[in-house]
Amino acid sequence: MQSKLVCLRAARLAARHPCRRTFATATSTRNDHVRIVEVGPRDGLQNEKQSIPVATKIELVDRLAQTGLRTIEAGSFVAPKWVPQMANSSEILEYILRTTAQSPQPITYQWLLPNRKGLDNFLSVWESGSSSQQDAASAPSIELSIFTAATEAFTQKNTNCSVAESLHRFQPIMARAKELDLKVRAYISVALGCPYEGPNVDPHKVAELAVSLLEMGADEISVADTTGMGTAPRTAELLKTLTAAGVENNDLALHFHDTYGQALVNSIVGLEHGIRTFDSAVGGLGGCPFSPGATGNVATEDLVHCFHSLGLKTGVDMEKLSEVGEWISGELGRTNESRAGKATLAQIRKIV
Ligand SMILES: CC(C)(COP(=O)([O-])OP(=O)([O-])OC[C@H]1O[C@@H](n2cnc3c(N)ncnc32)[C@H](O)[C@@H]1OP(=O)([O-])[O-])[C@@H](O)C(=O)NCCC(=O)NCCSC(=O)C[C@@](C)(O)CC(=O)[O-]
Repeated sequence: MQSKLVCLRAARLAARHPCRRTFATATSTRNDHVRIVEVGPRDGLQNEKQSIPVATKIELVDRLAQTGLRTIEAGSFVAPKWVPQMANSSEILEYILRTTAQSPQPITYQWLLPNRKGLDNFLSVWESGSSSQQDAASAPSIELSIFTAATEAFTQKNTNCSVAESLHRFQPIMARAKELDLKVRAYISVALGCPYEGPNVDPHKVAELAVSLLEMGADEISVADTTGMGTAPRTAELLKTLTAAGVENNDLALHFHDTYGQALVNSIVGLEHGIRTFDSAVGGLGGCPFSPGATGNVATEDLVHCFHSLGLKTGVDMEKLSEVGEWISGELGRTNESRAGKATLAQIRKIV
């Protein structure tokens, strides 16, 4: 009954948006190319307890921009009393807007926001920064990220509202983004396990939400295993359910946390299903403040190493990336969680 409903909505979606843009079509139409969305500066840092100087955050973004990464989620416009670490995201956006891109490749910077207030705060910086730019051609590409979740309990903890209310809050964001021609990605958290409702999150619920978000105009859905509870069979089942609901692989990104050490295995399941966009954080930084016990995102270095070993292209320079992972781990006084990053550096240092 539920899957019938989802299929019906997918048919409506296809009819309504025959030419809808996707992120993936621009960058990863070739089957041997994988697009990495680096979420370290946002997802990676938001849970750090000590206050991180804005200069360090900016340096992280700048260093990542030198590695060949093309998409970086650089901060969020959420309530500072909920996530104090992200309170200076506007300064990072200001910096990005006033600095002519020095990176070897064009970079897209994404900004997470939950509601109208977040949008207004973002726009006040973006509009003044964009208008002062002399050369529109060299202006950085900017995109927005919105977020909801597959369970009511997590949505309440994360955004103090129901799932339905979270979608309602996105409407003005979506409308304004369309006027401004800004792309919007939408996260669905706890898609493979919820800290409050357990591991058996209904994949049909995730598919139904994905369809609703695409119908609202989202350009990409990032399906997030916030707790790292996802397993290979349940990842495969979720992806099949999304496909059956009419959600195309080009509409999807996968966002794995590595709490149970399953993130790479689940990424391979995603690859085999045909997904070509994956989120990760350098050095395995991260954790959601509203998912107790969840550890970091899958390390970008581990994902890149794995994809390269399979003959896939990411455009990322593994050595440069590994240096960034080691540097930021040192700055934060944490262990570098990337095994491939540490091994790469050990090799370089042996040779030099
Ligand atoms: C959604 C709210 C704002 C509701 O929070 P609320 O307290 O219900 O909101 P409110 O409307 O009652 O407002 C309370 C105060 O917050 C202010 N406020 C309200 N909105 C904003 C805003 N955007 N920016 C700045 N300030 C804001 C508002 O102005 C007011 O200020 P006061 O009058 O008390 O001085 C809050 O719950 C919130 O900010 N939650 C964000 C939580 C968050 O950032 N979680 C982590 C990101 S999601 C994630 O990590 C998962 C993901 C994406 O990585 C994927 C995955 O792995 O699952």
